[in-house]
Amino acid sequence: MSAVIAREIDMAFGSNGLKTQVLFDVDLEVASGELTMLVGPSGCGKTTLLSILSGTLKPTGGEVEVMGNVITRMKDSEKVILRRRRIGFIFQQYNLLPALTAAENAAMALVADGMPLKVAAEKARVVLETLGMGPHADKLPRQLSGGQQQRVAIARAIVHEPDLVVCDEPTAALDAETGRQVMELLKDAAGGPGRAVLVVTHDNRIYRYADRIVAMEDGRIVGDSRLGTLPEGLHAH
Ligand SMILES: Nc1ncnc2c1ncn2[C@@H]1O[C@H](COP(=O)(O)OP(=O)(O)OP(=O)(O)O)[C@@H](O)[C@H]1O
Repeated sequence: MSAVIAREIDMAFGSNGLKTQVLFDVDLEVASGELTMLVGPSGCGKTTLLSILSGTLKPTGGEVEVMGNVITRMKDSEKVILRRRRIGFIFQQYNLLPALTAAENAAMALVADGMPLKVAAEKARVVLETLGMGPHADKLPRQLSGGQQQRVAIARAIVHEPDLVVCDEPTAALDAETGRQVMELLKDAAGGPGRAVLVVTHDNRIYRYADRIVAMEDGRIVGDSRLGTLPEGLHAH
């Protein structure tokens, strides 16, 4: 099953005379149960495409379906609810709230959906334990290493059991060994049957964690490991 289906996506920034087109007629399906990596040089449009696929940015053309919902035709208020319930987000800079503990940070998606903080933090604690973070659940972000903070961010992204987890450069701020550990956790904990994980990266050290690699260049998809069309030097395994 496809978690995301994008058809003929165009994206331009700016207006009239100063328009810059950054995505050209992109078609992409992201399968559930797989870790798909979107790779390519800086500025080729990866983050822009990720933002469009997860409903945080509206494309200038084309259509996006997330778990059967055509988000490009949804009202903003409906998209907020869909994102909150069905999508988890992980960023390079963990974006944890400094005044909240690891458990409270990890609980945010549940709290945003109306669950009392105490109950949500207990659920988050269970997820943190699966990520090896049990002993750190009551610490503040500044008391944690980068790798530990990224584990909290993974917990926050999966605590509400979303259908899709999107990650933008999740290992860019981490050393090689910590990046490898974070990817193992992402693949095991975030992945799994029925859930799609979409990772944007240009960190070639983590390409081997992909089930599928999709390559972009200059706003277009130029290769796909599934089709055997990856450019030279890019391999899924
Ligand atoms: N809000 C915006 N307004 C204008 N231009 C933008 C905006 N966001 C992105 N761009 C431009 O769109 C192009 C693609 O940017 P994007 O961040 O998607 O690339 P990327 O492949 O993710 O790059 P990186 O790997 O460096 O993060 C770039 O030329 C960027 O300058």
